[in-house]
Amino acid sequence: MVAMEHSLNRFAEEDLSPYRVFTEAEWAKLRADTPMTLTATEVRRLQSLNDPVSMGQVESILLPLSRLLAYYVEATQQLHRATSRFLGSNDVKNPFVIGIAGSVAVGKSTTARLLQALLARWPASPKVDLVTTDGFLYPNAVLESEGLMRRKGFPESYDRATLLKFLSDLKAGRRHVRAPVYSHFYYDVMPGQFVTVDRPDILILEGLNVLQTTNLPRDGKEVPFVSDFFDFSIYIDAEEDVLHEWYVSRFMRLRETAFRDPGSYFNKYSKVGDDEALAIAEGLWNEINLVNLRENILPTRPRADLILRKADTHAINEVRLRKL
Ligand SMILES: Nc1ncnc2c1ncn2[C@@H]1O[C@H](COP(=O)(O)OP(=O)(O)O)[C@@H](O)[C@H]1O
Ligand SMILES: CC(C)(COP(=O)(O)O)[C@@H](O)C(=O)NCCC(=O)O
Repeated sequence: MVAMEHSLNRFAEEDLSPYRVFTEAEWAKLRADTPMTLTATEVRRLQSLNDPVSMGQVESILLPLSRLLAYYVEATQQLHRATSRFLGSNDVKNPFVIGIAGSVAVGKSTTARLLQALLARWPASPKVDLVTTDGFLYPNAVLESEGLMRRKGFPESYDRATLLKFLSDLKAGRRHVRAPVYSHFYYDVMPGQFVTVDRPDILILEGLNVLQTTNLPRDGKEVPFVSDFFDFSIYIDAEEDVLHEWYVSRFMRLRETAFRDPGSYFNKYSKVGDDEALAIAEGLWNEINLVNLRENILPTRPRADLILRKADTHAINEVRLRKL
């Protein structure tokens, strides 16, 4: 009986998992003949503060991913052509949308920028745009009046209607679709500033909550989820204690750099002592970002098509690809 349960457990783990699991070395082999199109200087320029990436990682993780995405884009375009033929309608250019989710400080921005650069260098030179969801946060004035300043990054701190309108306009092939812009320097949405997205071949949408489907007010209406607009989704993953350490060390490094500027929202934190700054960073992590990770972000991981798992060195050492 025990033996049967044991073999059932193994069956459940290996065969019922919706993911194929690859080590870095196994995944690296799937690069095939995909050429490396980024230089070491470009890779350095695209990485965020406190998120180092080696050329080796770009080659072993992102180039196979770029190859996989090339197949997916082609297959998705064929599917759209099939629908247009069925409907007898003209083929509208339909951007391929990639969502990138994961905790604060996991390094979504670095991966998103590197992927953007690699995809844009495919032989067909597709137009690849990148938008972050922080632009769709409510401005601080609204968050303050709603008592949401310590909930920044939680689902309720975003103007979801505007984000959905942006995605729906983009997918409908509209031209010059605008997304608002957030500034980490001012810790607020920038009034009157936008990025314009003009019929890209591929759009990468990066943000904490892009895979979220629960706790959203739908008021009985058939409101879509953000992820309904995705053709492919990626979750960047790391252990809680590792994320904690990355968040706090980034905060302490920002004190030496960006926070020094008197115009910065966080300038006050560059003037306090190390111990006080550390306590502030710990508070922001424990009371805001960790709670959001546990309640809203991590529960969306099983919805991703691909999970990139990072070790404490920041290197991705495991890749999970959805098979179902
Ligand atoms: N207070 C800050 N000041 C300046 N830049 C910041 C600040 N907080 C985060 N950033 C930068 O903003 C980007 C997004 O950070 P974050 O939302 O934590 O996501 P991730 O680390 O997964 O990219 C990163 O490039 C990060 O270095
Ligand atoms: C701006 C963010 C909510 C991230 O937004 P995203 O682009 O992922 O939608 C986050 O980086 C942040 O600033 N969180 C607030 C708590 C803190 O200061 O760490």
